[in-house]
Amino acid sequence: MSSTIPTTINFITGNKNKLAETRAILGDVVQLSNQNIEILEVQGSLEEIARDKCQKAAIEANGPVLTEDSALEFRALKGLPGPYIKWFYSALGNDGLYKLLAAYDDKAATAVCTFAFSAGPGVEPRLFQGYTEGKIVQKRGQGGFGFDPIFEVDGQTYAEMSPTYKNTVSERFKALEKLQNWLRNTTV
Ligand SMILES: O=P(O)(O)OP(=O)(O)OP(=O)(O)OC[C@H]1O[C@@H](n2cnc3c(O)ncnc32)[C@H](O)[C@@H]1O
Ligand SMILES: [Mg+2]
Repeated sequence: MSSTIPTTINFITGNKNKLAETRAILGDVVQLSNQNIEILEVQGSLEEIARDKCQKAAIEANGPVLTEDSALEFRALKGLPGPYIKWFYSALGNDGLYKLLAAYDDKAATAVCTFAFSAGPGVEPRLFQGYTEGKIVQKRGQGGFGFDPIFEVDGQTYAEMSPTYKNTVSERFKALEKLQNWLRNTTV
């Protein structure tokens, strides 16, 4: 059986931190090229958003593509901001995100990473998701990017962890483990 999986995968993202972290996690196993195609993201569940973005990216790139969507779900807010974390983060910053939970004792949050792969235009995307449980705290630490300073896992915020350690506990690592397993089991 022949496979449609290329050895180098075209990762469509405009987020340099996401790209660097994904490359660091995959190491030499899977090579990533990168294209930044601005895709208008729809509203909906994070799975719907991820599928739609990947389908549009495959059409734009006219070939196989990998896309990724990050979400941060606050339990007290019934899962919000969820896939809309980008907009909340850019409007409120980490201090504002922390303050959103001021009225609640429950500071639990789940970081969700959803990779989507489509073999080409019109080919249904396959999703690979990773989840990491944590809590929202006042910002601490100098490393990382985005919401890393306020997302604490086992006593350390992502921004306090070494990048290498973050890449063993993060939702991105867990999602990429699933992607790698699938690539490994897909006949070449
Ligand atoms: O081009 P794409 O891949 O869509 O890149 P993006 O930056 O628009 O990405 P998203 O739409 O998935 O938005 C995710 C938001 O969450 C942030 N984020 C993503 N991964 C993160 C991580 O590991 N730690 C902290 N913040 C993260 C990121 O900075 C964005 O503000
Ligand atoms: Mg985006």
